[in-house]
Amino acid sequence: MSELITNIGELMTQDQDLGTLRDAAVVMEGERIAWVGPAANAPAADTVTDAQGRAVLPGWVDSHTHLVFAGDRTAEFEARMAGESYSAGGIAVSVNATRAASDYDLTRMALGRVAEAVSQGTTYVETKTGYGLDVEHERRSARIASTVADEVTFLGAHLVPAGMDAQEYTDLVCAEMLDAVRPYAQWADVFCETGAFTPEQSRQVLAACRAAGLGLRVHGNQLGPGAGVALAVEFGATSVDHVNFLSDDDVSLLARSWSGWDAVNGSGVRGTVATVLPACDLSTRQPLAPARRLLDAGVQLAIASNCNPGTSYTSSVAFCVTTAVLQMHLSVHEAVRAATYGGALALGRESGLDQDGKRAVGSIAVGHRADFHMLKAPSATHLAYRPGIPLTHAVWRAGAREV
Ligand SMILES: N=CN[C@@H](CCC(=O)O)C(=O)O
Ligand SMILES: [Zn+2]
Repeated sequence: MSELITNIGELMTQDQDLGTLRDAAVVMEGERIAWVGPAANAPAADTVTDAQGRAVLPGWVDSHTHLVFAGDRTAEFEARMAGESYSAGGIAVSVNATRAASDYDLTRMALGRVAEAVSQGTTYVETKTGYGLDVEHERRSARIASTVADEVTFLGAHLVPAGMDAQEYTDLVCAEMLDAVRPYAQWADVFCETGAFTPEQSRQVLAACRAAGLGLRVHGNQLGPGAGVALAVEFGATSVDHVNFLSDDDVSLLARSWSGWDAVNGSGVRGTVATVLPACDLSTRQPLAPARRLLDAGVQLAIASNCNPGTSYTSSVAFCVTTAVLQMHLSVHEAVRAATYGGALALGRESGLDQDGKRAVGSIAVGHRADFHMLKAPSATHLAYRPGIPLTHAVWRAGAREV
């Protein structure tokens, strides 16, 4: 079955060659994009959707979420709005509730959060463990995550659970817990921060997870200056996330990690993506991550929701894009790019061979996965021009109409 979407007012492909097209059309065949070009030249297809001049973008690629959790942290949020500062300690509240929840409830709630994200234009989702924090519950979180999300990250190193010695727990993460989650996860992450894991413990986690064949990510420089970025670059992590407190050295380390990358062709030696999390920055009242400075330095950028019960209880990537434009001084094109192509780059999924069964996501080009986000608006600019307005009109995920 093929489907043609025609009469697209603005098609922001985020593909280097195709750029942004007016009066455009796309054709999908099954889960694959089969044709992209001017509407006037579009081939026939089995079904036709008339976009009536609306804008179409790649679906959002949300490369940083924590969707497998139970419990409520409204009280912590209220306290923060009354002036208390965020500390990682609230994670323990979610751990207790998550351990107490049934498999059925955890799965149902995580699926509900994915559905909420898809209804707002997200078509590819990473999610993390990290509210289990013992071998049994981390395994369970990873298993459930693998049934609801496209990519799974092991975040056993999220917080040292109460009553455990930090080194003893780190050793557990690096051995038995890692073995338990390994069948379900593609990635490993560590929260390298005062109050979470020290640089030495983080190094131990990254080394063990790399040896186990997992790709690496780091939560770094969120609550203050620290070693997270330097460690991420040293270990060749695919992404370092948060990056609120960066020294000049951190920025140049990240920029240098991309010196072998051809940004025009999207090829070469990849560096470490800086993933900024605007909704989290607002909810924790942290200084906004310096996205403009990072882009200007030549760092590849991703924007993600960081949907989680503590610091960012939203799955709205559109909200993050709006904030990135209005508050972080990105152009609409840069912000949309960071939330589509950038998210794909942060998951190593920005390119893919037509024949390998794993299609590229995050940009619109022939052979890529047919993930489209049609707006109730004639251009992507409306995402920032009309903040807070739900602008999702239709969503196709791997060629299937979801909204
Ligand atoms: N920084 C660490 N982890 C989460 C927050 C976890 C929580 O407070 O529940 C984050 O990405 O912000
Ligand atoms: Zn996070």
